[in-house]
Amino acid sequence: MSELLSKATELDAADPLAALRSRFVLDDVVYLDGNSLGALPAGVAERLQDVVRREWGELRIRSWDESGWWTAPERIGDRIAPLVGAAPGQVVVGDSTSVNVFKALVAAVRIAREGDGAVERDEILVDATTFPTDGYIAESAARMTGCALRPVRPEEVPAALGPRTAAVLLNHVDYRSGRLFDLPGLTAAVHAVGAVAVWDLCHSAGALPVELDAHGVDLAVGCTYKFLNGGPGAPAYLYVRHGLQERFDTPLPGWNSHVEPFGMRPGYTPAAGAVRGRVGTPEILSLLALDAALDVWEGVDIAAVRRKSLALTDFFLECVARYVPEGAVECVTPLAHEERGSQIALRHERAGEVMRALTARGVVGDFRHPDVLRFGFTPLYVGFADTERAARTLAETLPA
Ligand SMILES: Cc1ncc(COP(=O)(O)O)c(C=O)c1O
Ligand SMILES: Nc1c(O)cccc1C(=O)C[C@H](N)C(=O)O
Repeated sequence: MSELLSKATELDAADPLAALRSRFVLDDVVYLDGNSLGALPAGVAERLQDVVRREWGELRIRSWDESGWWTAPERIGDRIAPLVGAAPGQVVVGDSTSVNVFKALVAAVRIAREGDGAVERDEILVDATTFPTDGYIAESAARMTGCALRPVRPEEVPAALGPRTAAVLLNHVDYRSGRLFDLPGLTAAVHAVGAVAVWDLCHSAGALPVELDAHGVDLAVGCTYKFLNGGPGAPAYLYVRHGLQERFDTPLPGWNSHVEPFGMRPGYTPAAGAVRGRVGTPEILSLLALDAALDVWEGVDIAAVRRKSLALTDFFLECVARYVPEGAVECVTPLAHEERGSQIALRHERAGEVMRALTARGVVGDFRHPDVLRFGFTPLYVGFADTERAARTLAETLPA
């Protein structure tokens, strides 16, 4: 047995989270794409069977009340809340991340302008390297609110902030490089100029502590199909901190966020609390699949998840350094722990081809245009032997 393989075996034996893997449906593939689509938690299929056959099939319309369908967006939001460091009543689940970015960003501009009417706030800052949907939505939100959109790199945000800044949309972890940004520091800088911060947590929630309440984050959004394992197309979530909920003026005031949805009133009066972030009828099937998926977090400490995530990514880098010839790939993920999310991104000019070959050999990561090999590490089900195998297979797969 190679030295790294025996090290992996020791690390797996000492891993306090190792048993969590049995909470998922997995095979012998090394699955390093949980930062795109999380694996299937074991209880989801059975729960969905029951939802479809009994709640829908037998109870039909009664399930809106009797099965708790109507309040599921807030109830499941409260299950996500502890994973992102939020007290209850601030997270609601529904719609896609893109739609929630739109709600949050337009509402952020409205809040910022209402705060100090004397100041003309007409600029939105957006992460220039963001996942494209956030940039597209920000461009439209800027046009709709009469703001200019200014794309800046996250590290340039403090210098770019000023009295005209209304809102800032940032990613906690960059989807391509896996770089973790300073959420507390950047949020404080945004607040110092009286602007509102919106964070996209897609690549951090479920992989590392987020602590939204502790850091005074205003608004946040995230998907649930990556590290939260909610399944393909699972609904996203929106966090609005308690102190801003009264002022959260949604640009999508659908009937589900009305104070009295079944009053069928012609005029809109928003409900209080997180419900204000809802729009239309909840996506019950995918919402309840997510509900079942969240059972895997029972008794799991997010700080332990972070410790394992860093240990896995450190070990992967160690194995890559040992197995892959020097200079064959370039790591674009920061080495410093405080700047690293839960993925390693390696640059290679034929990355697309390499990832196809790796996948064919049972190591699944993904390729991001134009030259990035992405390896996502989900601590709940990825182990150290998987990690060693991934690096060894990569070395065997790379073109000479
Ligand atoms: C940072 C980030 N934001 C948003 C999205 C996607 O948004 P949506 O859930 O609307 O597809 C992704 C990935 O798909 C992402 O990585
Ligand atoms: N949301 C996705 C989808 O519907 C299909 C394929 C991939 C995705 C993704 O999540 C991509 C992902 N956000 C990324 O970081 O690249």
